[in-house]
Amino acid sequence: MSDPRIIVALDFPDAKQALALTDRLEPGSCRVKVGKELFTAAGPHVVNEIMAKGFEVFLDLKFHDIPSTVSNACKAAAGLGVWMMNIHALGGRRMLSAARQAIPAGTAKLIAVTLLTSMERSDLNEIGLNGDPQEVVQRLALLANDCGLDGVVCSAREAPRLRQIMGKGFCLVTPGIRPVDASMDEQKRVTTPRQAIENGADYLVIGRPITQAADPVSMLKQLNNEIEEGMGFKI
Ligand SMILES: O=C(O)c1cc(=O)[nH]c(=O)n1[C@@H]1O[C@H](COP(=O)(O)O)[C@@H](O)[C@H]1O
Repeated sequence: MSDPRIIVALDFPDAKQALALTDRLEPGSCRVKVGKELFTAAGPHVVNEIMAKGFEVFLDLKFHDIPSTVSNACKAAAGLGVWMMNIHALGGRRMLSAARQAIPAGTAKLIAVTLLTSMERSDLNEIGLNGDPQEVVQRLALLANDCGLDGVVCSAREAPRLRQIMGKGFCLVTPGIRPVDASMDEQKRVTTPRQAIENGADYLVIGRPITQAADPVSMLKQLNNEIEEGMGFKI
């Protein structure tokens, strides 16, 4: 597979468990994500070890701070040689632009988290966000685009409209992916892998449905097949 669409979320409490899984996976069949749990426990070393196995890494630390802190954190992430990193769109225009300046386009992909896939309409009012998830995500995606970011993290439910507005070059990364019959866990804005691809998502972040499967390797294969079938219908 030249451009694997699945990013396996390595949400593990230590490097040993993360590396045990990457030992069983092929870099040609997926990319991997190192997030807050694994990075806090194991640090940059585990990122280097995973990259040394040939995997492209999405460093998911969702930076959200004052512009100088975020731009310096992004530089440090780029220094690790990761393929993709994210910051939080709610950090606003100045933070997003500072990050973009720190990470020139064409190096690591810099994307903005819009609204977490664990949130639904009823969560928005409480934190002072007006509109439904589609509107909020759209507003933040337009802001990210305006600041020159490479794309956003959103749910695949919002992807069709974003693809329509942003065109093909804007990268849509979608967590909240659940095969039919899988447990939702805390995810609220969810689609199946095939639906996500058909909706225009570029990359699908999938954690527990793969990492907690009895056989993660065959589950990944099954989900890749499902995505392959959906590619012909991708927006
Ligand atoms: O930025 C992310 O990757 C992210 C954004 C978001 O809105 N929702 C979301 O679930 N994620 C991440 O995607 C992964 C989803 O994992 P599962 O729910 O186990 O498939 C987790 O590592 C989350 O941290």
